[in-house]
Amino acid sequence: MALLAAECLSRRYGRTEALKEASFVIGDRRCIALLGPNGAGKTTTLSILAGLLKPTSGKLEADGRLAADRRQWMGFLPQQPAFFGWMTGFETMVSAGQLCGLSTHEAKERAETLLKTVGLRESAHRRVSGYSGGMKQRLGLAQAVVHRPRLLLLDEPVSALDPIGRRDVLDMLAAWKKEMTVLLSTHVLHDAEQVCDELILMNKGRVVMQGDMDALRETTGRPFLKIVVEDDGPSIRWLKSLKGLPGTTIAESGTFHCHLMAEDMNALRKTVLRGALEEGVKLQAFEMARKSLEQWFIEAVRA
Ligand SMILES: Nc1ncnc2c1ncn2[C@@H]1O[C@H](COP(=O)(O)OP(=O)(O)OP(=O)(O)O)[C@@H](O)[C@H]1O
Repeated sequence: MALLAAECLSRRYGRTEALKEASFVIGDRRCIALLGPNGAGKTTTLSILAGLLKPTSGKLEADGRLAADRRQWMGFLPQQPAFFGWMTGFETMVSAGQLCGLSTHEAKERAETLLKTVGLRESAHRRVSGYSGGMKQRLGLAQAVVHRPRLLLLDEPVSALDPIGRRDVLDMLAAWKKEMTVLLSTHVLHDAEQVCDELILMNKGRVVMQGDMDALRETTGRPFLKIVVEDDGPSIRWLKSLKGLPGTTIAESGTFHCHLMAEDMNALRKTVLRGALEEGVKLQAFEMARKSLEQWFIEAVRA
């Protein structure tokens, strides 16, 4: 079931088209990565979903059973969360809870629990002006879930954190995604892979694809036979002749190399190797390989 569906969202800033007819669906209880390189349009998308920015055109449709005021069921952590520096972390949390409709008692309870969860218990009664960037990001994260939202929007939630902080936050998200939908933007594929079930890939303001992380891993992770030959006429001619092999797909090719795929990779390996030996081909490389998600990402955003 969809919590939220975006249909042909576009957004201009003067002459810049930050978002171009982006359509995607946010399912319930999913952890989704909004992935893309710098300037892809991730922050613009999240700001529109959070209701902080209006799209130039297009529409957003929320599940009809949810309150019309999105703030009641949505939590948002912006890229650079802003706080009142004179407040303590605890006071910040309590006032955020009260603003979201919690009673003072409940807001205090939530503040205590969440500050502990995000690793700020020791600093709870220190002024936020003395917090480091990483501590502010942790406080922002706690603040975004104070009212137990159905949808949590996070803009680069781990960018200011050290490796241990990154791990902590990714673990927290893994636990929270059982109770709510999490949509987090990142340009780090590795972080997305750690915790997300799904990804929306953006590039230059467009949604390039939306899909399941496991399905993507399976498609990109399909094995191929990598063959490289030396700069030798007969070997290069033999390499070209592989294009005609029945039941075989050429995934990539160049003068000296090609990547072959087939349903039965073992049979393909035997056939090609036999042929190479018979023809006296000067092989430089002959190996089974798999494309990593990282390679797929780089190719997708370069296209
Ligand atoms: N307030 C603004 N005024 C003018 N142009 C803007 C504004 N905000 C964003 N842009 C432009 O819109 C495009 C998309 O920006 P956006 O911040 O949404 O991308 P992003 O994917 O979040 O990037 P990053 O990973 O660097 O944070 C960029 O070309 C950016 O320069």
